[in-house]
Amino acid sequence: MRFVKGHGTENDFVILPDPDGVLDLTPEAVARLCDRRAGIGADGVLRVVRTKATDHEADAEWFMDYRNADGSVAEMCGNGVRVFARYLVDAGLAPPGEWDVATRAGLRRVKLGASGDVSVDMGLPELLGYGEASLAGTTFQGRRVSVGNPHLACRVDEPVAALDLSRAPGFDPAVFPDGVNVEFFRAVGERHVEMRVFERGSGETRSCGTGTVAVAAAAALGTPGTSEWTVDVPGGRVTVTLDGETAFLRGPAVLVAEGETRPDWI
Ligand SMILES: N[C@@H](CCC[C@H](N)C(=O)O)C(=O)O
Repeated sequence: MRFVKGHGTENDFVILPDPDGVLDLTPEAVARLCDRRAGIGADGVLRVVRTKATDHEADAEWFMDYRNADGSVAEMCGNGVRVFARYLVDAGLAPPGEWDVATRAGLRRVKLGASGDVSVDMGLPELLGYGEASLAGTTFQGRRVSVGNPHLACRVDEPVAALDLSRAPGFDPAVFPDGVNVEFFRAVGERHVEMRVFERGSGETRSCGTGTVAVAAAAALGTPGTSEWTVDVPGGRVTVTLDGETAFLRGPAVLVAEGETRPDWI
């Protein structure tokens, strides 16, 4: 199986080119690929498949089949779709410019040049009310936000580096029946926040694109008009622009290696 390894602010992915949709990608195979000791190692897998080779109906040539490191399926991945677009341009399968990628959460329009940052129109983040998460005996209040996938964005006062994310935050499964990605964020300047995240299906990651949009939407409550937010994550920095109608996520997307898995392994 041919693969490419890439990351967006150190949220890393195994990219599996499968234009004709012939790969039988089981949850077990995904978990093995993502295993950081016994596999290639990644937060998730991006299967690159032509939309017409899937069951999805969408007006876009390419479908991003995203899987979490534990093999579960997620609706959307903000860093993933940027790395996915960088791969397609690098491989000569799509031109630099602007075009749509089909995802389980709908179409996402990416914008990129032959190199450099990738920007994506993430759609309007949906603020859904309040929720709670617990961490090491402390309860945190947060805003529930849908960015195609579920998030709980919790504002904290202490530096996020001080939080113990070695275990999954607790949450009420009645409020989050499909699980949730939990972000902790702190204001560090004007329209500037720092964030850490514990992702559903992947654990703590060094960045989460949909999470940065959820955090910007929660932090921007009460900020009228268009606002541009700088979000610092352990793996780098991204920018989120909110204009009341949609959210644009911009940041680096880097391809680092490519190879072939051994047929006797996978
Ligand atoms: N890292 C991603 C989000 C991946 C999916 C998430 N773990 C979920 O299960 O919803 C991003 O960059 O958005």
